[in-house]
Amino acid sequence: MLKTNFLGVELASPLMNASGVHCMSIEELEELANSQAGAFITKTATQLEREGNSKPRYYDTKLGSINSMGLPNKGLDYYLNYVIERQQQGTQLQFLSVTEMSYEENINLLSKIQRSGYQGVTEFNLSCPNVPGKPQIAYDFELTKKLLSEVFTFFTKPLGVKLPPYFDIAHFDEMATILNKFPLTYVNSVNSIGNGLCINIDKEQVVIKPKGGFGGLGGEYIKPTALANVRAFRERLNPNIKIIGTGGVINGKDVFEHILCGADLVQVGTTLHKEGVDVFTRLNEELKVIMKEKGYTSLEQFRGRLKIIE
Ligand SMILES: C=Cc1c(C(=O)O)[nH]c(=O)[nH]c1=O
Repeated sequence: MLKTNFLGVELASPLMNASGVHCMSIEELEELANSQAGAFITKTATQLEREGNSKPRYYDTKLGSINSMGLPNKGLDYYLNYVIERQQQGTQLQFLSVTEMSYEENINLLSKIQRSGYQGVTEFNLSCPNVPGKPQIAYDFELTKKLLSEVFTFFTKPLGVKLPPYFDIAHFDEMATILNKFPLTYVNSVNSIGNGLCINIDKEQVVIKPKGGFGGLGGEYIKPTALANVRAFRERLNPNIKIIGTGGVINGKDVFEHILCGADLVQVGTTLHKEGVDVFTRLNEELKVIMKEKGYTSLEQFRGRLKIIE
């Protein structure tokens, strides 16, 4: 009932983790692999291991979360070796998330993946909001076009991009025009809403240490923005570019809404962080109940079918 075909691979569920949540170590990745998620993705990796920002750098609130992790990760080889090993053991579809700190380092990183034996999907994260002094690549349209143009002169493996949220119709138009120029496998919208601020009123203090308390927002705060970005890119992108919807998934209804907006897969971040990998079992069941109530027997029957008011 929830089966989903992605890149010719049939997944039992459209659900997966959002990069950054429950995916830093092989132990966490194995828990995802053994959960009811349809697939999983690694923590965004840089060439070399990174400590990340000082702690506290993550905080759960009633309505979601704020984080300024600063891209801590165990380095590309740790994750690349893991997914290649799983590939050799027969895993058909995997997602490796990567990014680097400069244009040249991004080219070098993707060149290394191109030369590797990895045949799975690479998610090129263009939207990390928490590296001090590093603006989000995907908010610079010319840079994004230049970078993807060079990447696709050599990269022939499946490539998706992780985008920040956009808030202006003109930006949806401009970004979609750029993305449609490239043979992308998918677009993943959205990353956290960058540089929010959460306060502990008792202490009259921010809740995370880095950047004076500024960090990326996740959870209920961001669902309307996430749905709008999924919908806007679905309406604008070539049909052969898939959409992964990320942001604000708390229950099965939210998963249904992401798919109604056009999402082929749906990622879960904050709620996975709060609940653990059992969240996938709960969300799959809740989605099935909603589909049964509505008379749907497959996701294709309602994917992208959001109606407007005529
Ligand atoms: C990869 C860095 C990211 C981080 C981070 O490591 O701070 N947090 C996010 O909310 N999104 C990211 O893309």
